[in-house]
Amino acid sequence: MVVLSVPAEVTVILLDIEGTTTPIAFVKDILFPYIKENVKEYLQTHWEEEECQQDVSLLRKQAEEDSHLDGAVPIPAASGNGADDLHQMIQAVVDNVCWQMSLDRKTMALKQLQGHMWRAAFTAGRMKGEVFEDVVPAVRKWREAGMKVYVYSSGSVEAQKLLFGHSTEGDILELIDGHFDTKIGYKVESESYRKIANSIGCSTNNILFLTDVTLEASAAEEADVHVAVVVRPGNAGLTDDEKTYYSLITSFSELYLPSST
Ligand SMILES: CSCCC(=O)C(=O)COP(=O)(O)O
Ligand SMILES: [Mg+2]
Repeated sequence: MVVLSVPAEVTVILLDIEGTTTPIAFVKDILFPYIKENVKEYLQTHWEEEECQQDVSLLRKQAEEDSHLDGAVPIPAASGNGADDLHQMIQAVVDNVCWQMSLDRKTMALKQLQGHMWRAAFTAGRMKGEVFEDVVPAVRKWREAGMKVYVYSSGSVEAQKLLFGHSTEGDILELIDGHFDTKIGYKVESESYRKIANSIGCSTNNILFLTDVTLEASAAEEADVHVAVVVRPGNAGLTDDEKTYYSLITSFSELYLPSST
């Protein structure tokens, strides 16, 4: 087995979700289709609720920012003119959500609504968050060795907690010391990693970030974070240069902590 030695200065392991702890197929074939299939009914059912109205306001604000983009879908402001107006507005939100998802946008507005929609499916037991089988044993071992383990995903913190709280391995939230989403910044921006270190109370070089996306790895590295690129079945391929440049692992069990036995 290939072994990657974790630098002695590392005290925090920061985990991406999609393509790292969790198969991309679970996100693309189960989580995302659930949104597309249910968003209209969800909006119709929850429209009057404050949380839903906040989600719609955020989506409308995002739509204004996106108005210069090709194919962008505007969300009109409410005019309060009866059922037709409501119907049109809900359809605009549905179209906007589907457009954003067709581009795999990681906007906070989209991720917040998705998190709220998944809540019902996870809490009713209709969905279980898939995690690769090496994840839980490795995380337990890291924690026994004194490491802190955090998650940083484009999925909202609420969605992250649903996934790990209702996972195929049971409720594994107790294995995670904290969560970050794009409220702290986008994963392809190095400043986000400085803010994460600041929030945890460590230096960036105390963190090892595990991700499948080299753009994220590169941003983290620019902030002096250690990185390893995770190669899982179904992940996007890497170029030869990327394969040479980055430390690669195919399972969390390949990480060797000098302090552990
Ligand atoms: C429950 S997390 C849902 C995954 C998601 O919405 C997503 O965009 C995945 O992003 P990641 O940063 O984990 O690759
Ligand atoms: Mg990922």
